[in-house]
Amino acid sequence: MKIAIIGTGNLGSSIAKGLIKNKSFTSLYLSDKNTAAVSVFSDEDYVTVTHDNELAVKESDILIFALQPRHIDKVLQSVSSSITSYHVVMSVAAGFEISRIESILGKDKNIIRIMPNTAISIGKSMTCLSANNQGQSKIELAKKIFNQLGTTMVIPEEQIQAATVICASGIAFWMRLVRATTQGAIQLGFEAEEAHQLALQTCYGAASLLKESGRHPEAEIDRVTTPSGCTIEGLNEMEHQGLSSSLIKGITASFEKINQIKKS
Ligand SMILES: NC(=O)C1=CN([C@@H]2O[C@H](COP(=O)(O)OP(=O)(O)OC[C@H]3O[C@@H](n4cnc5c(N)ncnc54)[C@H](OP(=O)(O)O)[C@@H]3O)[C@@H](O)[C@H]2O)C=CC1
Ligand SMILES: O=C(O)[C@@H]1CCC=N1
Repeated sequence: MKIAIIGTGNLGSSIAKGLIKNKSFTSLYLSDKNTAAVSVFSDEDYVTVTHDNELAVKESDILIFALQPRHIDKVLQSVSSSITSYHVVMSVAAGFEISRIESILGKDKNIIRIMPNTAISIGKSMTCLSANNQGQSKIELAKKIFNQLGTTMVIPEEQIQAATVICASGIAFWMRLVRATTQGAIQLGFEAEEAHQLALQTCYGAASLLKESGRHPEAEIDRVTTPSGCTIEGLNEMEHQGLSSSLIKGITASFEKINQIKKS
């Protein structure tokens, strides 16, 4: 597994962290205009930090392009002559379709859109994958890589935009809910640090309960809501104020925005 990450900003450096933690490569090239976020990894075994995208491509088999949508065209064009049909080309760019990558590199290249989230740095990503025709035979390899860094789901490309909102942006949505809970706890008299710890462990417990029990959220909610108790009082007030509705509206606004990025 000779892997290169081209673009080592927020997401690229998170993928690098996860891979290095897991030691799941034979060599890892980390290439960026500005390598500040990954210079700390330059002393790691088999890791090369470079400004030379072309070198990273030539020395690797699996190429992960973690660039912003406005940069990826130019970078793909600049290295296209070095990309062969042996490479597996992966892109995380939101809204940047496989057909656009094929138009630069050719349909004969193995191309996989991957949509992880920043929890990949700690091996807890939800990563969605979708390959072009040529890349179908490489999807198991991609699953193998990203299953070590969390969980994977192979989906049709038409659903990648929705998966971006739910899983990649979703990390930010959940973080905001944790922050709001923390603010509530401070209002009830806890110190900020205590409030954060209470909110975080409760959120972790809720996610773990659902994951481990396999039960529906409402089934778990029923176990908490004592009749005439404080939980149902709080939940009902939250719904009167539009909690579920605002989450759904936020998700659909995010989806509309990603579809605009796709067209630009
Ligand atoms: N952040 C996230 O949680 C997620 C992001 N994504 C997608 O991942 C992509 C990257 O996002 P993110 O990591 O947040 O963005 P960042 O801007 O943090 O990272 C992109 C990196 O690419 C570098 N870069 C720009 N031009 C070049 C070049 N010519 N050669 C090499 N490197 C270059 C940038 O350098 P410089 O800053 O100097 O321009 C920057 O370090 C986006 O397409 C986004 O849609 C998808 C899922 C989640
Ligand atoms: O906000 C964005 O556009 C990117 C895609 C998902 C997470 N970050």
